[in-house]
Amino acid sequence: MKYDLILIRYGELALKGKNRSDFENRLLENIRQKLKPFAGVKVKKTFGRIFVELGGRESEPVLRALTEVFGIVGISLAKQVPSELESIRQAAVELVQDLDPRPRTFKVAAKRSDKSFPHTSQELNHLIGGHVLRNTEDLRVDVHRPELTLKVEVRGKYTYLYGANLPGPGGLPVGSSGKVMLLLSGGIDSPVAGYLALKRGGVLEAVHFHSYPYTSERAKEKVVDLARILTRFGGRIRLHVVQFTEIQTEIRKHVQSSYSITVMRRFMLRIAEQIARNNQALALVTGESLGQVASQTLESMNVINAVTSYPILRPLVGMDKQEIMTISKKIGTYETSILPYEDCCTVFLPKAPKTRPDLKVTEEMEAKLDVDALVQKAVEETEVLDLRPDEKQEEEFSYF
Ligand SMILES: Nc1ncnc2c1ncn2[C@@H]1O[C@H](COP(=O)(O)OP(=O)(O)OP(=O)(O)O)[C@@H](O)[C@H]1O
Repeated sequence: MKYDLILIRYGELALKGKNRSDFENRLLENIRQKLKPFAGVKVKKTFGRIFVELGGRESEPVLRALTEVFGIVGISLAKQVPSELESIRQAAVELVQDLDPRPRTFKVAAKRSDKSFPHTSQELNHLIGGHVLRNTEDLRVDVHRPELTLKVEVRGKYTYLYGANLPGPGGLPVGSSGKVMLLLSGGIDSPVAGYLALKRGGVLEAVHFHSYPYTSERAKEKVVDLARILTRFGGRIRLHVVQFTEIQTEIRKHVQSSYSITVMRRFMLRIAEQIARNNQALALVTGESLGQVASQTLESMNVINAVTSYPILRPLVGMDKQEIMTISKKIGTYETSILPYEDCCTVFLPKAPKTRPDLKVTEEMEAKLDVDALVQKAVEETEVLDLRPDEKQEEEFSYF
């Protein structure tokens, strides 16, 4: 069926005053950016609400795009008809009959902001409801717990009828929480961590450690693909690719193998912090959760974390693998994450990594390396890729 409008519902309930208008303006801007590929579609803020005017376009792809804009709590499809009883009634029947599955019970909730309209809200409920009942089979009125509440708003020249309600992705509009730097590997977890950071309003940049030629160009391409998928939710993402080969070679030469992962992670954090500072990102984000692998025991985290006082967000810390995989499938990163390209950590993985490394021992081992110079060089030689949403994707991929 043809809809004319989409009503966007949003709201972190606690938001008030200036925070609220910042939230709304940011959301409005993000929706506009997201819907840019859809020529003719207009996004407007009126009556304290956000509307998308479809301008004759199919609603389906626009809806799909909106389910990727954080800050949207719900999406309602609407029809706009002249404020005249017969048109309103006809639109009501169409809206109800177009729902899949068809509701078995319904009620009409009419409101008129325009008192010059010749029927009161109560009268309208009956006039519209009765008409829908007469023209639809297997439908009853239930005023207490209806499956469908058909909202009708008479606003001057036009009347709006709201049919299907869909859930939005929730969260905060991207950009409302400042910038964060994601440590992005080619695995399942870190893209999900990035998605969750975006969901809380963070602007995302990402850093990836690459060990060419030990890891292939295709391993790097895989990470570029993952970051590009995240642009669906976050808009533009800058990906910093760090050449990690020299550092790993040094570690292999000088550090006892059971400590190599610990030392390698400490280098990653030092470099990521530096890149974050250089790019005004205020926190690091990783895909770590608790206790999965040797480097993710609390003892390891302590020793690894000791190199930085920068905030490190770990959005997955309380999740198990199954929950993480469910999100990764939902957001479309899973299929790419499981492609079998080697990661720099796995290439250099020792047979028996320490699960409880000692800080003093770690520092003694690192003393054999010129840590500052290695970090400096890696930061300077970092390659930056500027990734933007691929407009073609809009038509091809469904987040549901
Ligand atoms: N090559 C890399 N480049 C950037 N960050 C990395 C890299 N390898 C690991 N990380 C970061 O360290 C975190 C922990 O990595 P680790 O390999 O221990 O765990 P994981 O559970 O396999 O994570 P993932 O599934 O994200 O690879 C990752 O989630 C990621 O944030």
